[in-house]
Amino acid sequence: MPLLKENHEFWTRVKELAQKNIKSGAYEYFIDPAQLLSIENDTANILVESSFHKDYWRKQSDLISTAGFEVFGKPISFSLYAKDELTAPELSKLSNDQNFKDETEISREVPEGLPLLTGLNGKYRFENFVQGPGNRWTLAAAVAVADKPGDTYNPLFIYGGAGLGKTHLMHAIGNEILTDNPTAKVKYVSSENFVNDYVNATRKNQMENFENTYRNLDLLLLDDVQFFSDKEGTKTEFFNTFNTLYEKGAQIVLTSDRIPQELNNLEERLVSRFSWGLTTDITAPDYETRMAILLIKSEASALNFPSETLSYIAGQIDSNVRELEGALNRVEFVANANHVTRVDIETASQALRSLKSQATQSLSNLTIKRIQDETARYYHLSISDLIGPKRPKEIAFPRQIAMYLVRELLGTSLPAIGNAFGGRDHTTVMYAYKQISDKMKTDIEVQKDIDSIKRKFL
Ligand SMILES: Nc1ncnc2c1ncn2[C@@H]1O[C@H](COP(=O)(O)OP(=O)(O)OP(=O)(O)O)[C@@H](O)[C@H]1O
Repeated sequence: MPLLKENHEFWTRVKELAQKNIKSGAYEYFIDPAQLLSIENDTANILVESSFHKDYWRKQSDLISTAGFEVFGKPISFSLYAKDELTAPELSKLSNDQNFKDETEISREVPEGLPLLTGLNGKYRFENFVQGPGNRWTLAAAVAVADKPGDTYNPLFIYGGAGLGKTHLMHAIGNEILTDNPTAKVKYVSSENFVNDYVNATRKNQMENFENTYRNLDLLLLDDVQFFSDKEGTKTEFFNTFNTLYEKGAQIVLTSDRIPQELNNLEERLVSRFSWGLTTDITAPDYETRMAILLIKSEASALNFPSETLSYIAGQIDSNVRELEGALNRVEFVANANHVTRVDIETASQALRSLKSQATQSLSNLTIKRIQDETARYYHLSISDLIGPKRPKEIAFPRQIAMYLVRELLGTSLPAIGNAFGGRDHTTVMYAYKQISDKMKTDIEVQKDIDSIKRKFL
């Protein structure tokens, strides 16, 4: 069996070749979502979204054979599996059998050989960002920055409400710059992780590494600066990092839920620097934009969504794109459960009605204990482990998930959550909540875990 590293190289090469040779829309739709399951007996086993995707992939034997020769030095054939042709157990078996997982996170080597994780999620691109009146200028600014980093608007400061695409645009800038210049040193980081990296570096006496990573970047993407710690050391470090990057012409992009002047956690001298470049906002999408977003997202589904159904969903959710996506997923879930392939308004309204009423009804019976029980069961832990003092990762992470769910679903205060989890301090809960909120934006596994646990309550 080939080494996993080689499989990864092979799959990356297939995608690179596809990106060069196939129009970006078709690439996003047919190629990008496919997964390499394994390579056995010189055959690549590839999982695609539907039988329709399979037809497209059949014509791509050149990609596979070229990448096969480049990486393994021999011809590689391929077998295709379509999700909509498999039963749920077959799909789950195939996915569990896989000896290789496609990674969405792009990792690059910096020239000196130090590993630099970009933190970027390859699925967020300009190509799949829908333009509308609420984001037009910000999108234009982001594209301009990606075109001439460090030159046009520096820093670029994007602000706006939850789930409106700020993080998406940040990743799109990073992905675009890396596509143009694969050796560019790019890093996406949430403000909290920047602070964590700094604190760890000081604790482990590794400030030189920290500075090498952050002060040599070509592009720093810093998300959610409203959550930046107000501790003196970290603020000074950020100030110095900002100045070093700015002076050497590196591009800085920041996001926040508010305008720079309202960032009380940061010093005036730093906030005033944010205004040196361009400050631009994103507002809620109008009906047409919501329709366009639903159209794009529903195209990736094996189901048929007539436009009146999409229009119905667009009319129900009007202020947050993340919720809009969630509503579409819910409708798809209910349609699948009812074995419906053409999703009519009736099915959509049933799904959304049940989403709303179930949410209110079952949430009114929901307790912290129930969330702890379900989370512990999901991760195969005992309740005493979940709320006890143990700190290994396989316990600490589910504990953070449970705290996040209590906060999200019940709105319980941070100190009360701390109490319910073995008398922990409210800052520990705050940290847990932030960690999981951040992961929810980019980590598909975490999104799936949360979704699966939440479903137990509905
Ligand atoms: N205009 C758009 N076109 C396509 N997808 C969009 C658009 N706006 C938002 N989305 C999608 O909505 C989801 C939420 O967006 P994102 O995480 O970028 O929001 P955000 O503004 O950073 O939210 P938060 O402030 O909560 O972090 C993502 O899946 C993103 O791809």
